[in-house]
Amino acid sequence: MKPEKKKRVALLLHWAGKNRIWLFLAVFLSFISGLCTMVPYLGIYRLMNAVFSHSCTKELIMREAVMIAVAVILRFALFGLSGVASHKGAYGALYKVRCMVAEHMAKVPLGALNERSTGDIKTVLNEDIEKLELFLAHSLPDLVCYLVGPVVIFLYLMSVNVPLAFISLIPLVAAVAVMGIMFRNTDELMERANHSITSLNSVMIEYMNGMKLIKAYDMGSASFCKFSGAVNEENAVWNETSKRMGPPFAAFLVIIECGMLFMVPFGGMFFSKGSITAGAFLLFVYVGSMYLTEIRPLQELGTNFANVLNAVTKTAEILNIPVYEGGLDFPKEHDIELKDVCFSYEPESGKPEVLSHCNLKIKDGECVVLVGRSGAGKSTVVELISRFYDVQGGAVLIGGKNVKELNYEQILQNVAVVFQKTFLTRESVLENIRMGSDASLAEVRAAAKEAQIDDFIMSLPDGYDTKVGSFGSRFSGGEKQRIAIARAILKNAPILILDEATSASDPENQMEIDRAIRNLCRGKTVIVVAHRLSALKMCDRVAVVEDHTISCVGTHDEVRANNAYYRKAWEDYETARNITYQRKGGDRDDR
Ligand SMILES: Nc1ncnc2c1ncn2[C@@H]1O[C@H](COP(=O)(O)OP(=O)(O)OP(=O)(O)O)[C@@H](O)[C@H]1O
Repeated sequence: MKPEKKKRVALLLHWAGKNRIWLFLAVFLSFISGLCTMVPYLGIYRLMNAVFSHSCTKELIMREAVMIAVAVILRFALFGLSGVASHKGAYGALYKVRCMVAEHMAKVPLGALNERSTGDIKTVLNEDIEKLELFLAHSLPDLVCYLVGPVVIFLYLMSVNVPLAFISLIPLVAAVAVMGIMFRNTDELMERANHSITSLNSVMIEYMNGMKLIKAYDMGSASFCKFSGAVNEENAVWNETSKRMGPPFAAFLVIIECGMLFMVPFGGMFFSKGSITAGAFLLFVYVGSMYLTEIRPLQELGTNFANVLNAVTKTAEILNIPVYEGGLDFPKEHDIELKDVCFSYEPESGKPEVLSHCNLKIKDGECVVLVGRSGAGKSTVVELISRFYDVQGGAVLIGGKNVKELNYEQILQNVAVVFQKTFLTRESVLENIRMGSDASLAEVRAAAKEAQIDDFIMSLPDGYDTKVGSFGSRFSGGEKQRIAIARAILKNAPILILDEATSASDPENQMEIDRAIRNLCRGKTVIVVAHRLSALKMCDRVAVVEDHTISCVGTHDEVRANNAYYRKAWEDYETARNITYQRKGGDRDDR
């Protein structure tokens, strides 16, 4: 549920923290600047009064002229200073919110982040947080400045003639009514507009990331359809926004300028009756019909405000994702147990569980390979061990302790995962292996040597300082995988998960990767997700994931004897390994 508007503003100011001082200073300066707005009007009124009462002197003209000039200069100077203070506060707040979101995302379980599209998170981090600046740096001081002047002038007009002062408010009442119509139900429209931007971002990221595939399968037009669909949707939403908001927007501008329509007849009536002096009549005609135009910029603020509230909601949604905090120290023993585990990615959906009453025990220092059909749930098992997700039934134990009770950061420190796909950042190879740790170059090189990648890195133009470039496109799959293995060696976590870590290997670097993995696994509790049976050569035991559970565990021979799926898979694998090719009319070619 969305927090109320007031609460969202309070939340934003709370996020700003100490930067609030700058924001309050900006509001104060803006307030004084707003007060200065009325000085020229009053100066002109005093001059007019003096003219009508035949008491206008050169000194009076000079004095009022100087006061008006000082007020105008002061107004702009204070408004400028207010802008400086508000920007300082706003950018400080923006920095703080971005850090808060980034820190929070680091603590959030990976599963919760996976549920959101990359485009969604990018929109929040980039665009939504940027909108907060709009409110803090501009809307807040502007609001004060544009409101204070008219309020003070209204009070002054009241001191001259109460009924006429109220009559001067007629355009404001009408314009506010129009504003009300304009912003009625705009929350929903703004949400749609933001949603269309998010989906455009997601499609754009997918389009750019999948460019290779799109070209390889000549999917250009099909993919472009998706992209242009998202563009069209965004266009449609903004067209609707313009249609709905355009006419009341124009009406607001016209109505707020209409003060003269009321001030001339009513002022004239009061003057002819002798209720006000000629000077007061001119004051109402001139000042009374103009002062409300000062609030014109507020209407634009209204639109920005709706956007900002939406941005606060979306940022708060990310900050409200529960994080795992506190907990027991990571145990010294590194045996793992899945005890009657039940798990579904979408527990409310009513779909069958991915894992149901699943049991497995892995001894400290043992290497177990998970095998099973595609989609059986092998990766899910390791995701639960590394607490990317929480189980709904049963428990995952490490060293006899439920992972839910352990300190999450320590789990991340003590469990290393080498994924199927290796992600390399744009930084240097050195930083890619270090991954934020303070390891020395010598330590990084020792890890790279064990990962069989040191020679390759040293052959690069800048050695370990070579920049990886965008998305690691400069490196082959096998090279990237060995860099990932070097990372894991350097991390030296006691529990190691290899999610098809040999998938990118080709015959040339297969041996090197095997050697790297053997070095990596030494003395650790290892779980290997084997999507191919070639990964089996390194394991102590095999566990078969099928029918939403672990159906069979044992040595290769035991499982082969007892499990039909494994027996068949192994026979197929051996047959494939022994395949021979017959050249047309020629000799056999054994591979
Ligand atoms: N984030 C997710 N949200 C919803 N369902 C998911 C998610 N990840 C996996 N699944 C589903 O859970 C089931 C098990 O997936 P999992 O990736 O664990 O299988 P796997 O045995 O590792 O498959 P493969 O060998 O093909 O990688 C599949 O049906 C998959 O579609």
